[in-house]
Amino acid sequence: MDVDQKPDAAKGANVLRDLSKFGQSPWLDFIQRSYTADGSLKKLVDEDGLRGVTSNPAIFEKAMGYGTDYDAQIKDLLAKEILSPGELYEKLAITDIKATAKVMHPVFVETKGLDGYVSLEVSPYLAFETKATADEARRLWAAVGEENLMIKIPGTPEGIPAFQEVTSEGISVNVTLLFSLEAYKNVLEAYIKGLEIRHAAGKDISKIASVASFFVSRIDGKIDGAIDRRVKEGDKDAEALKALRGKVAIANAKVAYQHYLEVMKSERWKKLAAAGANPQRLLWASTGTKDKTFSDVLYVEELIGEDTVNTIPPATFDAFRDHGKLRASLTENVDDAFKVLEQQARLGLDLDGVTKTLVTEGCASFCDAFDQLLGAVANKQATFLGSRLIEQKADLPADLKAAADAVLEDWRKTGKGRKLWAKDASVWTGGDEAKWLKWLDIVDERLAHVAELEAFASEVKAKGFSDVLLLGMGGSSLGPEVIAETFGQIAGFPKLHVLDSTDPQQVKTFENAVDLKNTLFIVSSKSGGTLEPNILKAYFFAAAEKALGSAPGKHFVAVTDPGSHMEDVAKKDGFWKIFYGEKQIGGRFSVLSNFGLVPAAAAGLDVRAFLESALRSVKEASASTPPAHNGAMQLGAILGAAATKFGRDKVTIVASPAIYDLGAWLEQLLAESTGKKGTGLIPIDDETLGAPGVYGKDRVFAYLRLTGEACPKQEKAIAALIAAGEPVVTIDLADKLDIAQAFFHWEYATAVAGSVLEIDPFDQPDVEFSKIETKKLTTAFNETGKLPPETPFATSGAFEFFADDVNAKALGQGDALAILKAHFGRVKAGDYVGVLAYIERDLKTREWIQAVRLNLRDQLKVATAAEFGPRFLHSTGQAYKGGPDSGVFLQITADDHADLAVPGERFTFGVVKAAQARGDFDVLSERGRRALRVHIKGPLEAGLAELATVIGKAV
Ligand SMILES: O=P(O)(O)OC[C@H]1O[C@](O)(CO)[C@@H](O)[C@@H]1O
Ligand SMILES: O=C[C@H](O)[C@H](O)COP(=O)(O)O
Repeated sequence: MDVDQKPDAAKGANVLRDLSKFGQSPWLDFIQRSYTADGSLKKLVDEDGLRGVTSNPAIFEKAMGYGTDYDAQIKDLLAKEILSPGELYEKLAITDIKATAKVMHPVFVETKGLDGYVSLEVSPYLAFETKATADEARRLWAAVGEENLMIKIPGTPEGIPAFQEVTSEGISVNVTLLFSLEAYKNVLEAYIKGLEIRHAAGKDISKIASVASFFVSRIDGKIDGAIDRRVKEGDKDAEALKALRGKVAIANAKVAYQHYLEVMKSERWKKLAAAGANPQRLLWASTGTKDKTFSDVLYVEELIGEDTVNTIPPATFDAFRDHGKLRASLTENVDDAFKVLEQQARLGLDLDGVTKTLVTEGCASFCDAFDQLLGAVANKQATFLGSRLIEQKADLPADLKAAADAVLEDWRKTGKGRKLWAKDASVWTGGDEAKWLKWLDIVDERLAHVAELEAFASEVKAKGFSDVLLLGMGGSSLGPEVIAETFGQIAGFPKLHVLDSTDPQQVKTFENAVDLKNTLFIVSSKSGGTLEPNILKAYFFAAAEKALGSAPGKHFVAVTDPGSHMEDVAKKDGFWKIFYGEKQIGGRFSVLSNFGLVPAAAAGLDVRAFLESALRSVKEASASTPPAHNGAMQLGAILGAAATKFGRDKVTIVASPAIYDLGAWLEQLLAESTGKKGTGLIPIDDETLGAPGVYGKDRVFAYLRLTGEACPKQEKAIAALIAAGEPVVTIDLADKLDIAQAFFHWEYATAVAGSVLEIDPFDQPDVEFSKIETKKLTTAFNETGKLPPETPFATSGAFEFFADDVNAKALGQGDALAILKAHFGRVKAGDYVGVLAYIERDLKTREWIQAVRLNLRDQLKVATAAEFGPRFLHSTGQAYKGGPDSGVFLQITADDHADLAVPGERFTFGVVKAAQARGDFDVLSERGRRALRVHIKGPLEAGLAELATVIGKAV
């Protein structure tokens, strides 16, 4: 913009300033921080008689998207607060608007509130939502807090009632995106109604100002384009059409002005005017000439009239100052204007259709500009945050990248990210998903209450417990387990142990590992009804009582949802504390709620820093983050597209050793959320990386790398996979604490993938089914003292083989080798093998299962899952039963050499575990899965060694 105006302009001969002699106020359609700061804006006020300023999303995009004007404030804000791109943008925009309002305020004073305004537009994403628009208008009005502010609201059918409502509340509004006479009439009517409502309530209406932004050049752009096309096609009306070029928009504006004059003469208006109301002036917007064959000041010169505003873009402002001519053009040849409109209708130029299209396009293009703007802000934010934000890089084959990009573009266009945050179930199946989305808000909520958790941590420390033993399953145990495994024992705090098994030997091992007299027990169950935490509580409550020689309630803490059975138990047994979960969060999404935070605090983790880290992820995936900058959305899109379009549904999780256990948590999240209705993501955790040749074409690799502690072997193997064209998503965490970010990042990604898979990611129908089967068996045991009998279909040495009739028939009656050969012979490309062992999970058995699964992978070239029961029932179990029918399962059970009684029950831990294995197996069979159970009799170690040998021979 040319601020060095010609000397005579400064002296007084200035057509811009003289517009006021014709009753028109020139406003500037432009905002830029440096322009306001360096005095350029003020110079326009002083020398050109500038009387107002307007902004829109496209204008802010140009201002903030480029250059370094805003960097200092961004840095400053981000040093103090964790913000989403939308929140950051708003703070920057409000700073600009306030600064501009200050510059314009003298005009406001001098013109007694007629002029001197600056406009700030509500989010363009809300253009079709009445309530959200009104709410945002109120919010911005209060946040800016300047009397010479105008809130810009689009004049859509949904925007107009919002405008009326906030007008009645005393907010000054600039109604934008008006193209048609009809919309303008509705706007003026809404203004009058808004004032009438306020007046009837006895409130002052003299402080409300409003303008109706009637767009001009965009109309000619469309109409003239149509004219040119038809002329080129040799239209019979070519000459008449040509005569209308550059005429329709101005005629439309002139006719709108006639309506304004009419209304101003009405008795209804006069009544309001007498009460001090200010007219809603017409403001000519979109007045930069886009067609270079027209005068560059066309839409200023032709629209000069009393009581109007023209918001002029900078180049047009300069041009008009330079060679604009003044005349009262707006009321000139009004009859001709009506004729132009009749003529365009007669010639089929369809102004009505054009204006409708322009509203839609106008909203869409402001949304696009806003996407760009928020993207630019997000970029700057990412640069400033550096490694404080987890970083994601995707190496993908071109076709998968294109498919994931298509998902993202769909999410951008349809605003699905915003719908997700608005808890709109249509993002998924339109079922009851909205009831399960509180995990989106929990980080903010818990941060607000973090002092309670910090106080708890101090109390635990003060009590000097040596151990914390958490009893829970699935979502209630795996998050705490990741925390225990990742951070180890924190100085000054007890050691956190997590028990999620009914294996009697394993229960005993944990009992021996802790000092019962000096242990804090956390019983963790959202539903409060899950079998395992209930019997584990009963067992350890009795054990602690015995050790302490008194009622042990004060050593027990419950984490459970309000109103649960566990809450009753905790109250009855005098637990030290009860922490509540949030009912609208499913177990697998609960780690950032009390289910993860209570054990974290007890173990001495800095929960505030942990939550703040998580908050960075929340903000990065916010409703305002455009898909191109939302890593979690991208991850979900990649996983969803890979599974649905390319059969790459085995999400192979690779994690740096220091954060290895994230995989166990991720398994339950991905499998239980997506594995249903015959589709889903099959997580493959902890499968030591091999050379590219051992993999089929069904994988996506998710590499969680703790930078600084990356494992060179993994790095090399990942590099080889990338080089071989395998899809690899690498997520870098700079600090162990950033597992909190990873938690939210994956929760969000899972929700997105669930949408792509077209399932409800928040239910778990098939897990429930096996719980029912187990319950039947334990009830039978309680009644009869034994589990229902079962007969192996084959016996071989120390092994008994069980299967349903269909599987048994397919596997034959041979020896162990023959049966296993037949079983694994059924594995084909794209399948996976699940080794499901209902035995104690310790270092030795983990090594054993790992060796077996790697052998199976390398021989069969399929993905393998190595799982321990009953723990996996609350994790991957859902997907094995409800997901794609590509699993081939070997369930392993064994004789228990020592059993443990469950206080108050007839059944023992061993019986429960057996019932769980059978319940699990029955459902696998019922679902027609390829499932074989091998029961090891006699010494476990020898049996396992023998089994590994036979499997080795069988594949
Ligand atoms: O916390 P609860 O209710 O005991 O449930 C434990 C786990 O069992 C499931 O409900 C089903 O496996 C999981 O979703 C959950 O994390
Ligand atoms: O209020 C101002 C409008 O947003 C602006 O004038 C639109 O102008 P354009 O059509 O040149 O984008």
